[in-house]
Amino acid sequence: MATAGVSIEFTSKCAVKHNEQLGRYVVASCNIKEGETVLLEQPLLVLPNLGERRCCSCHHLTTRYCGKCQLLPLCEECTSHEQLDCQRLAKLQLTPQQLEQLQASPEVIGALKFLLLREHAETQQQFAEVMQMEAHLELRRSTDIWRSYQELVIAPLEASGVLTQLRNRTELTAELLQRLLGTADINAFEIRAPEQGGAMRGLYVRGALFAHSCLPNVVTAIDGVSIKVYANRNIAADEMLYNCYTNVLLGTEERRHILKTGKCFDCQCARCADPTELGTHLSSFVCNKCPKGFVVRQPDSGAWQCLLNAEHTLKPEFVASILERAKEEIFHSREDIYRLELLLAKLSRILHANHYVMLDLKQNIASILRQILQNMSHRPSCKVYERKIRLCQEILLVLKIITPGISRLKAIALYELANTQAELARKLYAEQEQQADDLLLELQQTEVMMREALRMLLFEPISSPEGQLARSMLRDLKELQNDMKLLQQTDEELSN
Ligand SMILES: C[S@@+](CC[C@H](N)C(=O)[O-])C[C@H]1O[C@@H](n2cnc3c(N)ncnc32)[C@H](O)[C@@H]1O
Repeated sequence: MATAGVSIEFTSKCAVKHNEQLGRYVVASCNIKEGETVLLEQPLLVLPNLGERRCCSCHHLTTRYCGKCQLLPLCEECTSHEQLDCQRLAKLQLTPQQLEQLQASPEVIGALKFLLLREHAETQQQFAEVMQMEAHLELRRSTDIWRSYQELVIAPLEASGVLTQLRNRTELTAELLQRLLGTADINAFEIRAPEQGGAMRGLYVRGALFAHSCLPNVVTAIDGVSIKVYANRNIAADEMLYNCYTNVLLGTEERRHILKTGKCFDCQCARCADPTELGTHLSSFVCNKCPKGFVVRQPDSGAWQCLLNAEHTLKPEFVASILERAKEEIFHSREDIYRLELLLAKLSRILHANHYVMLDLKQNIASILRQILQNMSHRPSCKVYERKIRLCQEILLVLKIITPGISRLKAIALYELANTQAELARKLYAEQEQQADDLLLELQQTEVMMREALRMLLFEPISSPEGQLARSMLRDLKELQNDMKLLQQTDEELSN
């Protein structure tokens, strides 16, 4: 159980307000500059994903439990976890069978962590803050998730006798447990687990207060388990601060579905309200009747209609089945660049070139091309470089619209583009297909792009993967600048 510290940035730059529609939300209390930090915060709780056992000290996956309390996981490497929690749990009078039963139900770990906040005088205030958080109890009642929590979490806790012993036996109802579990679902952030590719959740009292928009003006970065929230553009005093709760690279229907089922609200942002998604056509289908028409989903009626002729429609079931099949095919082709290219060509007759499924395909292809280009023993031809450059440009065009301002995704795509362009220019020069002047010009252009990519990643915590990428970008940038210096010197020597 960590003590939740709130940074001076939050108290000096943000104000918490409340309205009927949003509940509590955050506004800027002064002008905030692009890149400025508005919050640094430690998690109130780090929660394992349902069914996982993570060491309560280092968060690594483990199968072992603390030898003293026997109810919370503790790995071989760690010797202790939060003392107050350990002592409290150790005092419970549970039979060996009850303990065994609880250890066999890792789903209860998150709920136990919440309940322990209620146990100690030292953490009463933190528990009170949890109780202020939105849980959408009524909207979640009788849903599948409600039933599965009842079965996987509440029933084993009830059967074990833990609930009747905690908090001096004051009533601890299934309703309260549903509320705490709902609070985690509505408010917690997915954070990286220590092992590659793993995930867990962090609950941040202030971090959770920012409202959502698919066009956010703040970005979150997680460093270990601490969160940093910073502005991705200049923000004026009194403007509302919006974070994005979902993946910006999904189409409107998919984003809204995730927000509705996971966070219980309908997003009203400008991107969601625009059937063309700000002209990007991230969800548009090709009209098979109009040569240049695109079929989009009307937000109000839900009808799929061609922008040029509203009589040309698609059935929602057809749209859903095409997308489902396309995603399946991408999954089965994901390591095979030829199959992916064929799929891209096939789908381009049905989906807009910027459709989010097409972008996913393009990203997959670009990442295989990156591996090919990194392995010089493949002796890749110019066509390989050119293909990757084209794909990066196409992806960037969309990102510029949906992630204006500082953006991690844009920084990575820009870096990929710059690096590939520089590599191609160097190759052409080495093969005497290009003059030194042309190479210099190309390198100057890529330097501008690399600087911009680096500028956007400099706000990321150094130890995060994005921070590490920024360091390798810096090395590439220096190499590029050295090459440019050498070229300029040679040029000057030749002209003297
Ligand atoms: C992480 S919480 C944000 C803090 C919350 N408003 C509170 O009072 O504790 C997420 C919840 O805030 C509300 N919310 C956030 N962004 C919203 C938006 N753009 N439109 C409507 N409701 C929103 C929804 O109720 C959502 O489930």
